[in-house]
Amino acid sequence: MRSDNAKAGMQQAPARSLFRALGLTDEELERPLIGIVSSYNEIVPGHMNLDKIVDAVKQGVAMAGGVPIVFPAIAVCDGIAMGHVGMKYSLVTRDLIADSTECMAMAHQFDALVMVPNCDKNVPGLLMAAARLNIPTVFVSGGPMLAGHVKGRKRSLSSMFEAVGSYAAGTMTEEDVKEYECKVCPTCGSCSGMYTANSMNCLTEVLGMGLRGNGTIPAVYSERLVLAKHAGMAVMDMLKKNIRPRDIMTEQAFRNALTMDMALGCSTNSMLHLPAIAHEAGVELNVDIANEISAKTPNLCHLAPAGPTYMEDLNEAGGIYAVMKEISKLGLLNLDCMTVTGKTVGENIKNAVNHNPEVIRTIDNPYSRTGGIAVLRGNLAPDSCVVKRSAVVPEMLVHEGPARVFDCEDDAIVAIKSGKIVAGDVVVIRYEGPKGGPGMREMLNPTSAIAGMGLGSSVALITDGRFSGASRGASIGHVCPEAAAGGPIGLVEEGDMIAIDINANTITLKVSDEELARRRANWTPKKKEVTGYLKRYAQLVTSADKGAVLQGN
Ligand SMILES: CC(C)(O)[C@@H](O)C(=O)O
Ligand SMILES: [Mg+2]
Repeated sequence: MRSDNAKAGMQQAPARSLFRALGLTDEELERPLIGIVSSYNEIVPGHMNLDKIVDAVKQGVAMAGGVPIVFPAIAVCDGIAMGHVGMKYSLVTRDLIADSTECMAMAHQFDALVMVPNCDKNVPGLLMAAARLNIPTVFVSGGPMLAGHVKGRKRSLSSMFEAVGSYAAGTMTEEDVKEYECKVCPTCGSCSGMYTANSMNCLTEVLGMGLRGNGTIPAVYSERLVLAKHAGMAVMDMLKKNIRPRDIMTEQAFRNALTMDMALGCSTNSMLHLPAIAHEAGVELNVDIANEISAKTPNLCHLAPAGPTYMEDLNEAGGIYAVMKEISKLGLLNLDCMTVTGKTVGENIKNAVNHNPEVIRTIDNPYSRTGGIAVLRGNLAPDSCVVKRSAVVPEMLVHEGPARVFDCEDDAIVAIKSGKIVAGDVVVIRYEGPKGGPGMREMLNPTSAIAGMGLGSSVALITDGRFSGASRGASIGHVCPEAAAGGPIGLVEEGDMIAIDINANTITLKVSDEELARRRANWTPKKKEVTGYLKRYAQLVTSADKGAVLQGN
């Protein structure tokens, strides 16, 4: 046992005295130590129930003969951090979560781990840690929130943010906004659309690191407690069979994850996190594979913000396994990949049934023949940028318009809300990248203001920052290289024409090479005064197309 490094033999008697101080018995000192990484806290609604999940995991571990020991991971609520300086401190926690989990697992020599994440950065952060540590690990998340109901219709956080835009446009009253505020987030859990948290929890299931239902069983269902007990038992089984994260998170498993990302219409943040997790697993995942995979993968789900269905509907329709079963009919999944069940993907999904072909479209009747995400390139983004194509209205798939340039998100929001952005405009928000922000802010406020003000069919937004899974419209993010690293997005001037062709995967700044060279000769990227962790982060972080991993990892 790995934990014997800490607890066996004469030399470790002092450590055993400390284990006894924890209340461990002789019998427990003989058994495997299972670390349970709890992302529980009292500020994230998606995490406020994790204490119950953790308790259930503990029971599962103990039932199967292990000794469960809980330790924490920090967690940020992106919804609360949105639209102010707080959002600079969100993505940066992903790497802190990975690093701190590594430290705890190594320092105490746990034999295996159960990861209990839920919201946006905890899922990739803990998957990165699992890949790095490579000891048997199972994931069980806190589960999605139920949808809210406003005037009899299901609603969620994306419509809440857009309600603020509608208020600015004068089409909603303060009372209307208050009704949304009181009703869109009715329970604990990760907000109920295919936003980033749910995207990553679903992809954990696809990768094979979580059990069936990990992505979709609602947070308030007792079935989630059953799932958590099973996760505790499953990790003990993995330990016996010595199945490790890198046996599961192989190149083929990441291809499966990208394929299902396209079928499900996941958050664009998946294009940042999947390469980062793969990197930790020793797999290099180039974002360009996304287009190759997207070209052959139909988009079968339109959950919020792309359409009016929610995680609870996907769960009742058969969940992730049912979508995988549909996609496997096209031969697009590798069915031999190993999973935490000790069985292959093919064995896991064999009996899955699609109970609702409206929520999970069949392969003969997809929402689109190609996948939910597109990677674009061109002289404005030589190293790529990303858009959630499934949430773009058809009339914006090809668009050309004048640039309206802002050097931070806050200035853009003021301009949009005060009516200075008009139909046809292409809003450019720069110096918001991983280095430039620093922290690559997620910009749900400007995209929701555009949608809520009725400009979603005529205005595009381009940034070296990123978007929420709740953002819709022609919202093109992760522009690489970013402005702070000398990317051409920093050379754009007010009124320059920008041509976007999502069908052709291109983005073009219609300014000649000579003119761009002239501008570059007179330009040095803006520098911001930053302190503390953000200062260190800005020095170490790589570009978004590399998953914004930290140098040296
Ligand atoms: C607040 C949200 C919806 O979680 C957002 O942060 C996302 O990335 O989807
Ligand atoms: Mg987010």
